[in-house]
Amino acid sequence: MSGLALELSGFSAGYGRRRIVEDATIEPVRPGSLLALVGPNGAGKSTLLKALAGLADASGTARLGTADLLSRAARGRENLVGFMPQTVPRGVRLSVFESVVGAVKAAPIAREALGLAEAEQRAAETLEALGLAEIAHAPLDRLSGGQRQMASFAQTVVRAPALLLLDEPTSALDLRHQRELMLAARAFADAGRIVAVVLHDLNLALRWADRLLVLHRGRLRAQGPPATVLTPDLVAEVYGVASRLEAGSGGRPYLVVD
Ligand SMILES: Nc1ncnc2c1ncn2[C@@H]1O[C@H](COP(=O)(O)OP(=O)(O)OP(=O)(O)O)[C@@H](O)[C@H]1O
Repeated sequence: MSGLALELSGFSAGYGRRRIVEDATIEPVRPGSLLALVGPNGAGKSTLLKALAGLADASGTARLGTADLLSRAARGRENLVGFMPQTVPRGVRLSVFESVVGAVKAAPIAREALGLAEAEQRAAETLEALGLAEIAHAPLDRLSGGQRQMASFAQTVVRAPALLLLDEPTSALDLRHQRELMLAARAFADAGRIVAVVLHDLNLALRWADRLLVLHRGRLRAQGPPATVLTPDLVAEVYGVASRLEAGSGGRPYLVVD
């Protein structure tokens, strides 16, 4: 599925009566985009993603193409939206492969259209593409934190949602796996989908994102191209940290904190 732009206007999100994200309006995000959400701890980044996935309360407008996301319950969004949570649940007695097959089969559209052999093939291809073939038959509960995070990414991406929501997907990953995950996210976007990813590493955002949203105390403080938005002044205001930008390869700046 492709060709679906994401639009948020007057979008608020929270838990019951407690509003965390207030009145966010973003420039429409075109298919093919990788959008990074950054901001300090507690700014509301996870809440915004969860609300898009139907896992937190929301008001205002959130559209993906012609679909009004907020009029659908979480299960009704499953064919459109895939959400990778910040923490990977423990106690799942499945192998990596079984969990990825399960993720394919659990999608409402797949239940009707996909046979087991096809689901298994799709799972195997995804694990291979992510460099996870070696751990495919390992039990999830015996993986390292980083391996579980990669497995969680595989479970989310295998369903090929039009909007992929990733909440700090690189937090437990080593340098190589960070790069592999971001490459996969970039390729996923380049295939005509939208990826929205929460990142704490501002240099990953500068390196990989087309667009940046900066959340601060529940408000959208800035949005636009990462290199334009992430000025030392903004970083000082939002994070309270002095920094400077240096010229990196390919004309991309990177941020240095002394
Ligand atoms: N289930 C919940 N019920 C009530 N309040 C919650 C819930 N989850 C989070 N919050 C509150 O929402 C606020 C924002 O949290 P959120 O996890 O969205 O921030 P974040 O920007 O993703 O932070 P971090 O970078 O630390 O992960 C916090 O004050 C938090 O206590």
